[in-house]
Amino acid sequence: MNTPANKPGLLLVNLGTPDAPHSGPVRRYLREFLSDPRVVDIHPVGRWMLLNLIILPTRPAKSAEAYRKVWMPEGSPLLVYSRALEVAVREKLGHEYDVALAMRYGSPSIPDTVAAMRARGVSDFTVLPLYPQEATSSSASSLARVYEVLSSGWDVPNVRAVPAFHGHPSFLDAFAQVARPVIAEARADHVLFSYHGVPERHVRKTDTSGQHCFASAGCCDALTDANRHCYRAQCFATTRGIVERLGLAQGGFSVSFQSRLGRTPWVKPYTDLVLPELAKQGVKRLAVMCPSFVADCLETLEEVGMRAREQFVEAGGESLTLVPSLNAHPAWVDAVVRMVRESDGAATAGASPWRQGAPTPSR
Ligand SMILES: C=CC1=C(C)c2cc3[nH]c(cc4nc(cc5[nH]c(cc1n2)c(C)c5CCC(=O)O)C(CCC(=O)O)=C4C)c(C)c3C=C
Ligand SMILES: [Fe+2]
Ligand SMILES: [Fe+2]
Repeated sequence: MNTPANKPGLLLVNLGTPDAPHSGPVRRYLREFLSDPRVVDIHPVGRWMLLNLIILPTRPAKSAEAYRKVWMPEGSPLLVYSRALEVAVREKLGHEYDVALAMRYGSPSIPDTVAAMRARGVSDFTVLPLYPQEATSSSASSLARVYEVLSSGWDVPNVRAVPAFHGHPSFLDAFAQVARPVIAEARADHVLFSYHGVPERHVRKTDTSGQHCFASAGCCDALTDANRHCYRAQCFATTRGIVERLGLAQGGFSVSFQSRLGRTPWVKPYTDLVLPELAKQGVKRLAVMCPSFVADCLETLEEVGMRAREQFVEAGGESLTLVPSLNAHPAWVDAVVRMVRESDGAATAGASPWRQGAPTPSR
């Protein structure tokens, strides 16, 4: 065992993925995911009916087919790339932290991973939810589950969470570093920033003032005290940070939200409506970045890299190039190390100036 007792733990948490690209494992995964009241936030009876009568009879087979198109010899891309990040972070921080990866849904599960860490003597935890922007259905759900598991015994360990990093300079630098050569090689004439969508209802719930989100057309254009937990505003802040680093001109980029599910309104504009609109406006070579994910997964590789590409070309575009995610890129590994050190106070005082008193951190 290379992990002596009493090292603090660093728990990296991502969303999760099925164990295999077949209906059975996908059904198990979707059942766990969509039973979460932070994901489908409706009355439990309505959720049960939606899940068992509408989603689970048909979606697993369709999703499994999509998963098969991107499945890697080593497994699901989300897990393969998250594991690669875990290994790379352990190489850098393993002498200080017991580093482990858990998934909110599926495996490696949060309870199993935490139990193994505790068995190795970990009694202090730093948790890094691997989502740049805060959402009820991703970071909040992951943290709530970690807290629930860690507080279930008699002795409750110390826990610290690394804050959402939507405007962290090292995260933005890493994405710009990955994107720059890809955009150049594609000779892209436009860059689309496509973020995972969430229901508008979820964003409203994080608006503690009750008066900000969706109150005006530009309510997400700046990140202020009033909307600092707004997922959509955080996505715009990430976009500004990357746009500035890439030197993109106004009009040379757009923002949209993908992967919507169900009939209720999700945050807009929708990626599948923006794509034909861009083609209609004369965009020929489109590059798409997906900075709500730090690892390539079904939503980047299949939804954007395959389906969106087809849609864009059918609408008159020439090419759509997916910018790869951060995966285990060295600049991203360094960013993770920096964010962990900052949040644990190991860095010098004032190590997170982008958070302090800056209304729009990415600017
Ligand atoms: C970026 C963070 C994510 C948020 C926020 C999020 C919200 C959200 N998602 C669904 C429904 C589905 N998402 C699915 C896949 C999926 N979602 C994320 C991340 C976020 N989701 C990732 C990383 C993935 C890919 C997982 C993988 O295995 O590669 C799926 C499953 C696939 C499918 O059947 O299409 C569903 C369903 C909702 C309803 C939601 C907010 C309420
Ligand atoms: Fe999702
Ligand atoms: Fe908002």
